Amino acid sequence: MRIDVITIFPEYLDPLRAALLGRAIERDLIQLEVHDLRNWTYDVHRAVDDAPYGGGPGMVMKPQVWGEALDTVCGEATRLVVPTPAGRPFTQEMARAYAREEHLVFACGRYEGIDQRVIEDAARRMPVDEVSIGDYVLVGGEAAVLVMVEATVRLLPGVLGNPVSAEQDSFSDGLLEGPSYTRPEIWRELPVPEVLRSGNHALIERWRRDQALERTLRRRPELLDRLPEGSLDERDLALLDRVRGEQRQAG
Ligand SMILES: C[S@@+](CC[C@H](N)C(=O)[O-])C[C@H]1O[C@@H](n2cnc3c(N)ncnc32)[C@H](O)[C@@H]1O
Repeated sequence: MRIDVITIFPEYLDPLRAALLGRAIERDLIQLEVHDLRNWTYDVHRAVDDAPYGGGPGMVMKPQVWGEALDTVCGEATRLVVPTPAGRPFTQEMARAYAREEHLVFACGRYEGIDQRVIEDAARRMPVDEVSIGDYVLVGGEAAVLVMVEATVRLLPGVLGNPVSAEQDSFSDGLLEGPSYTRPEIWRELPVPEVLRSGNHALIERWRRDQALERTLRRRPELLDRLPEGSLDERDLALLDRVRGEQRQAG
């Protein structure tokens, strides 16, 4: 997979070259290039922004500069991703879909964002996603790109040492993952749950499923409503009823 990022702060993307992602680059599992948007400016001030039409605070990123940058960087197989708080929420499902793409280009906005015509124009030639990483406002798109690239690249074949761990992560089966423990058996008077030391794999699997269901119901109940029909068996439903009962009692 090839990933290009266009930004006015290329150094902000340096963490993409560290740890797991850095190793993926070294092993040629991904080709990453970070571009300075100012390379496509043509005035002495290398300006990338201008005052907004209609008035109001802040500045808007200029369409000419972005247009030329995207004309240069995007190709036949590009999906363009534009981070914005006004976008579709980024999910694990989108990370999985991005991991199947051949070429992702990320366009990092700053100030009040990018002139909307840049997105409209690009959408004439390629798929374009305006994507939010959460209901809060960042200063620029770079941190959002770090999040999306990391979530995507770890799903590429060969990137994770143990690919099974990604299959069991939160959201993979629509639920949050339950708690994890390691040695020692007792730490600060807190024991590891007995069942995990039992060696009984069927019991352990059932316990993990129960923990995932209970955690999801308590922390992110809306995820349960989105599960495909038939995902919950009778035992699952009984457990959820019990937890709901406890929640009612606790007020
Ligand atoms: C200050 S924000 C612009 C906010 C914009 N005026 C609005 O209210 O929708 C500047 C840039 O940060 C990035 N950004 C901010 N919050 C984000 C979020 N939640 N998800 C993705 N990108 C975000 C986008 O690239 C955006 O263009």
